[in-house]
Amino acid sequence: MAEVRNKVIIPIGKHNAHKAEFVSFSHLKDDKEHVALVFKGADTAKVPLVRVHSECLTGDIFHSARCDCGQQLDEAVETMAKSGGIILYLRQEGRGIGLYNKLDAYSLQDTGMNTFEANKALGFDHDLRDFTVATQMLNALNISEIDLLTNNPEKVSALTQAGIKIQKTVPTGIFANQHNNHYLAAKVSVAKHTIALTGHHDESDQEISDKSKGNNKS
Ligand SMILES: Nc1nc2c(ncn2[C@@H]2O[C@H](COP(=O)(O)OP(=O)(O)OP(=O)(O)O)[C@@H](O)[C@H]2O)c(=O)[nH]1
Ligand SMILES: [Zn+2]
Repeated sequence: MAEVRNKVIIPIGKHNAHKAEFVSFSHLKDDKEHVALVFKGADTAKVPLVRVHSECLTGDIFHSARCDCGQQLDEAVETMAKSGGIILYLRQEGRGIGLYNKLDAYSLQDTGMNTFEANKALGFDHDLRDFTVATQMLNALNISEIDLLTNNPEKVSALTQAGIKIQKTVPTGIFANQHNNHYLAAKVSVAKHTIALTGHHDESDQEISDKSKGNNKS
């Protein structure tokens, strides 16, 4: 059974404005170093807000404009620093295919394929992520019911099937720009993400207004 291995509080964010407790685990389903960031308030909430975030080195670390991961992560940190919550940071780079393969997939996308076609062309399914590890982490934290911050219905089913009760889903912001509009469009048309794309995008990578946020409350 997965267990909490260690907890340590770390100042994070610009100017170290926030604090999160970083939790590591033992006996997770795979050997990767998945980590939970627990923000103050999550411990006392009956149903905490949870973001199950898949690693994206290009977006999370280098703020790549080809996807929306970095901005979704920053948004989760800001929201949870204010009102509590938990980020499960899962080491599932490239929807599970790894960084080098994702970069290969980007090259194929530069020739006209969409993100899912590129995975197929490289010999992978469109999404190789297994969210069992997220369930193990939540169980180890004694959490059985959550509000899930996502636009991805497959994540909702995977977590539900793995035994996590999802009280409601909360949509993330929509972070469209000239470089990621094809990527977001493919997420909507193929993987049925609930992102209300307007066709408008902002070249400075600003979040489109709240009005256009996906609304997938369940
Ligand atoms: N294989 C592949 N992975 C990508 C690509 N672009 C982003 N990713 C990865 O996709 C993962 C994020 O998944 P998304 O489908 O954007 O979003 P999601 O996490 O399923 O859904 P949300 O909870 O709504 O954010 C990260 O691991 C990224 O590294 C791509 O073109 N190809
Ligand atoms: Zn990304």
